[in-house]
Amino acid sequence: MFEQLGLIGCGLMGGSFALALKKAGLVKRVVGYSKSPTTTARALQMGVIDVEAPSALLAAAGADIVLLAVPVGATEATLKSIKHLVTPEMLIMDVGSTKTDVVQAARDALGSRICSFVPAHPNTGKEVAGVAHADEHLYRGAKVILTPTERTLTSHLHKAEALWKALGCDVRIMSPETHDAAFAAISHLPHMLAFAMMQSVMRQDQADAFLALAGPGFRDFTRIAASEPKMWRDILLANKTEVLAQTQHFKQAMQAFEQVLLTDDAQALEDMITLASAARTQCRFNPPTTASAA
Ligand SMILES: NC(=O)c1ccc[n+]([C@@H]2O[C@H](COP(=O)([O-])OP(=O)(O)OC[C@H]3O[C@@H](n4cnc5c(N)ncnc54)[C@H](O)[C@@H]3O)[C@@H](O)[C@H]2O)c1
Ligand SMILES: O=C(O)C(=O)C[C@]1(C(=O)O)C=C[C@@H](O)C=C1
Repeated sequence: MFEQLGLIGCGLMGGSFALALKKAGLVKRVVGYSKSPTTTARALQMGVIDVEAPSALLAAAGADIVLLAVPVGATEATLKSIKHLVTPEMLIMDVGSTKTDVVQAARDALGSRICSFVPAHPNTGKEVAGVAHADEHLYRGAKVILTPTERTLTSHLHKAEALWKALGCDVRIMSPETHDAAFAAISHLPHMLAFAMMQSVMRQDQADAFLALAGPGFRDFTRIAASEPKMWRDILLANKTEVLAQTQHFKQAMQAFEQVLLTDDAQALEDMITLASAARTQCRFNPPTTASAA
């Protein structure tokens, strides 16, 4: 049980975390700061936070747990702005989608106070941003990846693990590099493909006519193209090396498909689809969230 959560970034992920903690009876009070005052006002009105703070520093003041839920590019500046208040007793986590850059930002910003920091990435979310979409059930059943730094206190790592488990999450621990390599393949490249897919249609003269005919396949494939631009700008830049490695794998796969079409090789085409179809059929996913199912 925590006394006070200092929430920095009261959007979809931060707001959902505060609601989930409250629902589970794991926190007494939430003090929130977001860049835009309209966000904190809305968060207060929704009962996501109990008190609005005028700065990140004042959101962290007096907290025994602090959550950063801001775009990953804002991590270093945010940690620097709260550094003076960080004590060894305070548990600090983030929810950023990339981890190597976040860990480096924490080293640069916190110095020896990094012992309080447990980098975290809950693998759940929605294509819609903002506190209005916060959902107390968002984290239930989600995989949460923790990438402790070399100086993270073991007691904090255990506390973080217990907390995410209490929210119904399946916790995994790995290095930031292993995390970023995997997420480039299963999250970051898929988002870039969805953005590129939309662009490739939009560039055509008949784009509107084509899109007017779109059905469930196109809807499912491109749902994530509606995601928040600044968040994804930061993710793709932060994990550029691994994302570019994945684009090479993807290009090879596309070239193989182009080749069998060019040569009318029906058997090879069927074999390639069979492999992909079988692999996708074996994947096990959590049920979609409300917005994602729309
Ligand atoms: N959306 C997802 O599906 C998802 C899933 C997992 C992790 N994440 C990660 O969670 C983090 C937050 O994403 P989100 O979906 O909640 O976005 P969001 O846009 O809903 O919320 C982000 C909030 O942070 C605020 N903010 C931005 N810069 C700030 C700063 N410098 N200081 C204080 N507040 C600032 C914004 O005003 C906004 O309220 C990102 O790092 C993202 O990579 C997102
Ligand atoms: O459901 C969505 O809309 C998401 O994109 C969620 C999603 C993903 O699966 O890639 C997006 C970013 C994350 O860091 C974690 C989860």
